[in-house]
Amino acid sequence: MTARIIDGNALSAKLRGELAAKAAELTARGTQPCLAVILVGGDPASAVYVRNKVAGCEKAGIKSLKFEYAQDASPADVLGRIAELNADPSVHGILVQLPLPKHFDEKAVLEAISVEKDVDGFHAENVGRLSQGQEAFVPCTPNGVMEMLKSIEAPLRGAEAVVIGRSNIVGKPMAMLLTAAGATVTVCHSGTRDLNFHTRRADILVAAIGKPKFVTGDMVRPGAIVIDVGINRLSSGPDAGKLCGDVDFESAKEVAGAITPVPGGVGPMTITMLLANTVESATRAARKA
Ligand SMILES: Nc1nc(=O)c2c([nH]1)NC[C@@H]1CN(c3ccc(C(=O)N[C@@H](CCC(=O)O)C(=O)O)cc3)C=[N+]21
Repeated sequence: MTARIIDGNALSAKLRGELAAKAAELTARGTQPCLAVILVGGDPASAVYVRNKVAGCEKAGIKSLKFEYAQDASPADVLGRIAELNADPSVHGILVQLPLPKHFDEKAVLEAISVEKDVDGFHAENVGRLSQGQEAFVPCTPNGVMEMLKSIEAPLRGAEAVVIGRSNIVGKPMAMLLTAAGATVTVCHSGTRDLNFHTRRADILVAAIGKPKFVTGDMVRPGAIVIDVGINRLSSGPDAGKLCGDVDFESAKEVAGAITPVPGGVGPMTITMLLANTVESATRAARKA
């Protein structure tokens, strides 16, 4: 038996349809949701993601503004732009594409974004709110994973969930959301002794390591739900240029009960949740107006 494939494109299409209806309703009432995207430098992967975000907005009836800066841009210029966008009531979401060039203080840039417009959910206040169970913008990738789990009615209460990776943008918030949903969560990372011991116990295994095909079938518990957050562009070998995840799909799908593909899995869901947060932010703004 091979695993059920959790189709991120199909789930995204359904959710984006619902978001488009909400965006149209807000627009009709005078508040068109609007996302501002800031891109610094010419990293080709970042350019692809930003293009996907802008296209996703357009299709859902969300306005998007794109601000591009050269690799050697001055941080003060970018911070000035953020201040401007913070003050602009027609803008509901602000996203600064990461990673930033090395001469930028990434934390300072993220903290400069108004908490009410932080649709990435990266601002320390949103992180704190999320950890305390208060209303907050939830980071898009882990939020998209939760939607994928919901779509297959995965039992979360009491489930053993193992997250590989402890980044601020995926691993940590992922662990918070799974904990809030009632799972027993283990966070593994580069310092974990006997990784396989942990992964083989997982009912839900989330791979967010950043290493192509790191998780192999022998690390997966039979019947487990495997979520692949990795987005790696292969640079050599027969599949050079192709996108692959942190999971060795071919071997893992023979063991897992359900699995997400790359591409067409978590990636499109990340963008869907960004659109959802933007619509949510616009809804809050319209309520206040
Ligand atoms: N402030 C900020 N917010 C982010 O959300 C953010 C970021 N910075 N920096 C980089 C990562 C990465 N990320 C992806 C989004 C969509 C796809 C996506 O659509 N992937 C498609 C394929 C795209 C392709 O062909 O390359 C798929 O998996 O099917 C991938 C990766 C958002 N990120």
